[in-house]
Amino acid sequence: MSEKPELVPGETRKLEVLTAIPKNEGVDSAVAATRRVISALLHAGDRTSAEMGAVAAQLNAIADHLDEHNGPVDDRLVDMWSGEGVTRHDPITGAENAIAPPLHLAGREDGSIGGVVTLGLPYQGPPGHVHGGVSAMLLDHVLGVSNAWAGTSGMTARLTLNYHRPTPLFQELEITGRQMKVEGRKIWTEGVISVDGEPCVSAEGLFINKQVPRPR
Ligand SMILES: CCCCCCCCCCCCCCCC(=O)SCCNC(=O)CCNC(=O)[C@H](O)C(C)(C)COP(=O)(O)OP(=O)(O)OC[C@H]1O[C@@H](n2cnc3c(N)ncnc32)[C@H](O)[C@@H]1OP(=O)(O)O
Repeated sequence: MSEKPELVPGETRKLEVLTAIPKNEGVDSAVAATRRVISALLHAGDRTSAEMGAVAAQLNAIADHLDEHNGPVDDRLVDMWSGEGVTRHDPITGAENAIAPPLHLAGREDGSIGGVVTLGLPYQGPPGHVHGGVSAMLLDHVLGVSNAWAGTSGMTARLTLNYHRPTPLFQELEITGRQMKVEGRKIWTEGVISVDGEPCVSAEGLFINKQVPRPR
């Protein structure tokens, strides 16, 4: 195992936690509220009795307020990649990203990683089931974090998905990953999304040990 995320002073999480823990305050709390809004809007559709013109005006006022107070995006990019710990912005686990479910991942002593997540309407593909591209995104990330946990990371070069059965919305999904083999710069990693112990989607990834430089 190599680098593990650094503990923030005063934080009590264990080192095997591999994803950001929501702080339930500041931007994290606003993001959690936004997730509720995204879900509620999809639930609403055209049958809602809510006054959508007023809702849109309120939401635009919030976006205007945020835009007025935000600094340059280049500075934000630097900020996002400072430190050596877990990311807070990514679209799968990010406490600061409203499109992240979010999935929380933990490393296991046997070298694998895993987490559970329940997906709702924003992630729908076939009726009542998870979009295949969403499953691919989740698994790509889980394989990437599996590599970080194992100590040798890279960029996804090839991701092979097998969809075994439809993945249900509104049910707890277990997602696991494990680095299988490293040869030179090539890294092979596998993962699976299961429900009630039955595999729904499995993934095999080939990663190449190369990093995009961080913004400074
Ligand atoms: C401790 C815990 C902390 C936790 C903390 C977590 C931190 C947070 C984690 C974030 C986890 C994010 C996980 C998401 C991961 C992405 O989303 S990455 C983004 C998606 N991927 C990309 O954008 C990659 C785009 N592609 C590329 O940049 C380049 O093509 C690559 C993949 C880097 C390879 O390029 P290259 O370095 O020039 O390599 P190249 O010399 O062409 O090939 C090297 C070898 O690989 C082979 N190869 C290359 N591509 C392929 C391919 N597609 N198929 C088969 N073979 C291939 C070549 O044939 C060659 O083989 P040999 O001839 O050596 O036998």
